[in-house]
Amino acid sequence: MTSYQEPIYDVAQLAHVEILSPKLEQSVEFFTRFLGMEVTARSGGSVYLRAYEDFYHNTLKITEAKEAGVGHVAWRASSPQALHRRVEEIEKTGFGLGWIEGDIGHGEAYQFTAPDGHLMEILWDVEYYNVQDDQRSKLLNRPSKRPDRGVPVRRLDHINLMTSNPGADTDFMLDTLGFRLREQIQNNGQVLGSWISVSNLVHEIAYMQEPNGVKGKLHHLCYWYGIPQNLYDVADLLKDHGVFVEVPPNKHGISQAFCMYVIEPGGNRIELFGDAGYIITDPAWKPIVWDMKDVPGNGDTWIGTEFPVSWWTQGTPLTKVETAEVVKP
Ligand SMILES: O=C/C=C/C=C(\O)C(=O)O
Ligand SMILES: [Fe+2]
Repeated sequence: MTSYQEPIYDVAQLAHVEILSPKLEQSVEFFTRFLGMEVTARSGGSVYLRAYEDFYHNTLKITEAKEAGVGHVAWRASSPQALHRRVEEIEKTGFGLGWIEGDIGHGEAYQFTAPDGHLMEILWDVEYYNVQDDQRSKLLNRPSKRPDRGVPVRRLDHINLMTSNPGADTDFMLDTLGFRLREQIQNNGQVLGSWISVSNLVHEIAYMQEPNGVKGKLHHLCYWYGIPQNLYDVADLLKDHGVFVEVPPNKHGISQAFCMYVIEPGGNRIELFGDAGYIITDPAWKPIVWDMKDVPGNGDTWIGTEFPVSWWTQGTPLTKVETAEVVKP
């Protein structure tokens, strides 16, 4: 049995994500007023936020920029030793950029790019949110009271990146960081989408084919409610306040999550999870592979309306390619 390839449990979770917005304050208002998130710091052109069941100082950083998109994705290692083991592996790939001191809410981090150019970092030292007494929840297993505004999301869930080469990014995350492949969309052997995780969720990160080969885009960032009814509540609220609901409440085939998608004022797609779908506990999980022909109406939407073409073709920054072939991957 010694030849068995053991899983690598060095990466523990998605720690935080930075998104870029050309309308910083309107984006901040979307997350605070409608999704009940809290601003925990402001510095330079960035605002740091958390959901009320996020234990860390922040899980979202929004930075002012000319165009919408993803700034960076941060992973927390499972120990200081694991952090250094992963840094060694990242350096062997040539994608390493080096150590930074840290940022508001976390200590030193090792930065790198994944093959398609998405900036990432891996860290250990995090700052736990220091809840003020008047904010403390009576429920001892969450840091702060449920907010009294909007329909408050509970925690960060996952990120979905658009890439010119989902296969290369998937291989990098599996081989270098120990992610496990959970579900995949293939078309004649070409990888069009991957759902990968380091936990028993179906994904902390997903990759999807950018139809025009544009690199480094964001598809969506997802926060979690865990309660399907909350999607109908927040859809009702957002629609009345002029936020575009791109995909109404809907059950995914892939991940079986109950979801919906909206476009926040800065232009980034935000997914909201009613529930996160099925849980994986099998250490030898065999990836589920979908053929592209079986996806529409099943993988993307098990129950609900068909996804609009925009969902398959547009991430942020928006593709300027006028002749963008509007093709489903
Ligand atoms: O076919 C597409 C399925 C997409 C699933 C997700 O984006 C998700 O689970 O977040
Ligand atoms: Fe998603």
